[in-house]
Amino acid sequence: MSTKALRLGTRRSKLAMAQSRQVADAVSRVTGRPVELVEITTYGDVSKEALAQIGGTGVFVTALREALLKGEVDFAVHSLKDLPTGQPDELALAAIPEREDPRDVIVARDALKFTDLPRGARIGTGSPRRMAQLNAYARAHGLDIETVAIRGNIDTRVRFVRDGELDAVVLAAAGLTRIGRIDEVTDFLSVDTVLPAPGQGALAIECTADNADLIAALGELDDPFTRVAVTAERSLLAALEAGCSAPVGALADLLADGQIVKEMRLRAVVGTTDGSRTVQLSTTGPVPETYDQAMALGRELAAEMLAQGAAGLMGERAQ
Ligand SMILES: NCc1[nH]cc(CCC(=O)O)c1CC(=O)O
Repeated sequence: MSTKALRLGTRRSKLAMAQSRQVADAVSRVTGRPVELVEITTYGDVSKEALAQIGGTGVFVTALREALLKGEVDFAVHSLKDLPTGQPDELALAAIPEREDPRDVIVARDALKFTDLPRGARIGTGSPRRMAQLNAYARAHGLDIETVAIRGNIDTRVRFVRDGELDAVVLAAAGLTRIGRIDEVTDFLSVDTVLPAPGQGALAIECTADNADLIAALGELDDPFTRVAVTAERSLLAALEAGCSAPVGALADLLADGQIVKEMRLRAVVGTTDGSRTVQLSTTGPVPETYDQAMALGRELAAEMLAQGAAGLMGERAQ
């Protein structure tokens, strides 16, 4: 195989650069080839509009994919949760490495936990999914919080708290870990309280579908269980006809008896952003043996959620 450098297309954000560097090192290790980073600006990086208003999914992804298809780069790394569910035929998800902690976390002033936030506390998040679940929890437990729509990169969002504009912000644990700021978390939210976005905490390594050698080489970094889990989560998302900015949480995990993995559980929630109405369901069964089985599990749970009125909740925006 060639010893020429592989070109990795990446966004310029601190998070994208951090995860691209980590993957670059791993790819160098398995291919024996140097990897060079090629920086690409995406519409999601320059737009000032709220992500939910831009509407179309994959705003962070399009420019990277164009660079792949034009042959300007050999592969790209995406946060899987930002990747639209319909996979284009010309592109291959060559690897989904082992997932990081999928949970959402709070960074709050004065080391506060979510449930210790004082009455009227203002919590920043741009995610309808996080708003829906935090507000639903608050309603059920008599907490008086206000979710405030914000956007910006991780550093910007944490600054809202440091500057005293907000009492707390909600972020993904995985992103904070990757940029080296996980120590600033004041509360890890249980997935019983807030289900993460489908695919949260996982990365996707993508290249063109015609590059069989590269697909095989990158495939060394694939973690089959992570792929099974996120396949079920993303199949559910697709069957709900929802995108990465929809108020949909989903998580597939393994249930083990001691060391022996017994079953896979898939949990999912859809809700109005004000938390007044949610549909939350769970299904548990044998660990899927094929990706088709994982997809079927996601589709089945989505069908049950739709039967309980999920579609009506996703269309609504509380503000
Ligand atoms: N929506 C932006 C985004 N896309 C991926 C991550 C990091 C976590 C991950 O890889 O799942 C984040 C930041 C966040 O949600 O806090």
